[in-house]
Amino acid sequence: MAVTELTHLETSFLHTQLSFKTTRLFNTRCQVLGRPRNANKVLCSVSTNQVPSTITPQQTDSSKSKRDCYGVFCLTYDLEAEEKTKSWKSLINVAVSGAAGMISNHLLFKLASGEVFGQDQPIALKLLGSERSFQALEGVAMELEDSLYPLLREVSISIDPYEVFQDAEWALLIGARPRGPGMERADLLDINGQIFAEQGKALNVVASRNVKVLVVGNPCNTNALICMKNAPNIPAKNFHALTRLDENRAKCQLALKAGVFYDKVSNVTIWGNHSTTQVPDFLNARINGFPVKDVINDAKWLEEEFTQKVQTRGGALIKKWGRSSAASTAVSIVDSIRSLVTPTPNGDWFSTGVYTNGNTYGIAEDIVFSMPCRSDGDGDYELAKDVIIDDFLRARIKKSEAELLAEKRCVAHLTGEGNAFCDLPEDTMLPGEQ
Ligand SMILES: NC(=O)C1=CN([C@@H]2O[C@H](COP(=O)(O)OP(=O)(O)OC[C@H]3O[C@@H](n4cnc5c(N)ncnc54)[C@H](OP(=O)(O)O)[C@@H]3O)[C@@H](O)[C@H]2O)C=CC1
Ligand SMILES: O=C([O-])CC(=O)C(=O)O
Repeated sequence: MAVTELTHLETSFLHTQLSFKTTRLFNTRCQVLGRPRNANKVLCSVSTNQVPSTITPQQTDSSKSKRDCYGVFCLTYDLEAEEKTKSWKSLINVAVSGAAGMISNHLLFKLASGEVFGQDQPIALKLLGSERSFQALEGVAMELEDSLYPLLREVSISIDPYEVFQDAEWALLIGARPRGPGMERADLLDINGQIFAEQGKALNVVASRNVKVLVVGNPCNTNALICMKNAPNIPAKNFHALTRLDENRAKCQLALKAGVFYDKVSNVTIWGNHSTTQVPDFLNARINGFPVKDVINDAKWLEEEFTQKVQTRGGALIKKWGRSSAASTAVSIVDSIRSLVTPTPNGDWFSTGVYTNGNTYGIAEDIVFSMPCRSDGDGDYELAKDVIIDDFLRARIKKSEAELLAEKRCVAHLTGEGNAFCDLPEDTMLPGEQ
């Protein structure tokens, strides 16, 4: 697939009629794009191994142009003339992989609606799929256009990460192969690791130098590490593994047990891996500003039931639903991004899997580990201070750390650190596996 951008001059005739000279070989999708304070552009995407045809203005035959374009994205209008858009920020590029999957089916519409980046933030969605999912991706694009989101200025689809990640300011890496029946975890690490190594290389070459990368596809911590190691030109700090769903799950359980609404629960940390070794921290968590242990006077529940419930919530949901968490995962991706683009409330923090490089908690260096973070709202973060770690918490954290170190040894061939040696703990599982 190819993507071509044309300048305003080349496309100005589109104000009235536009058609594309296509041959039967070409399946061209074009969208006319308007950027605030920028030239209008047309973006043409052509299915795999095809090249864009030349564009010739025609006075008639609008039915053909309509068929070849995605509805509203085929129309153009002068953004400069629109009062409302004058206060908008510059367009940002948001790349999403696994865009035809279940999580993306919820997430993309949240991104396009403005609920993630704000009601003054126009966005371009760059959707990464595969030959397998290309038709479905076209369907996704059609649903996006039918949703009439004013802030959604561009939609493009491709199976080439070098195209999709071009100038990306955010890369939300969701696509990954699910662990099938009988598949060893080591095989899953290798198969998905290769996807994330390739995507890391592509980000390294074409993405914005300050791109923020959120890895969702499992096993997300180690996939994030692989991606990061293959993108040495991008700050290691910019890579995240999604553990916000786990934090949200923990908040929900604490709120239910205490009989309070979830907004009274704060300072919840998920430590470690997004797996069944993850550690939901009830030592530092607070309810109505008080330590959880002072509000929930049930140590056995906290140490056993609560922890286990959060660790295996994904699997419990699969048993009910027959498929893994998609809507709540999309919500947690939104939460995770919003936590980086809005200042963290005083005294609180949020969990995200980040690269361990000089942490003060005594976590092993050079892995992606979920920890408590705070942000000024500029997309960056710092590790939270004033966190207590007692022997009980430390022992649990060590188990998740050991698992991540083992995963790292398993993918050494993908991180440029020599030969892989896989000695994963037997009981290691994703939250969705049981
Ligand atoms: N971190 C977290 O908290 C959570 C993570 N997850 C993980 O998110 C990922 C996506 O979940 P979800 O959207 O529900 O999954 P889906 O199965 O609906 O979509 C996954 C997408 O991954 C892509 N994919 C890439 N490579 C392969 C491959 N080799 N085989 C099959 N599909 C592939 C497919 O798209 P295409 O064909 O376009 O490549 C597919 O559309 C999973 O890895 C899941 O485990 C899920 C919930 C929570
Ligand atoms: O295991 C899965 O694919 C689903 C998952 O991560 C979760 O529900 O937390």
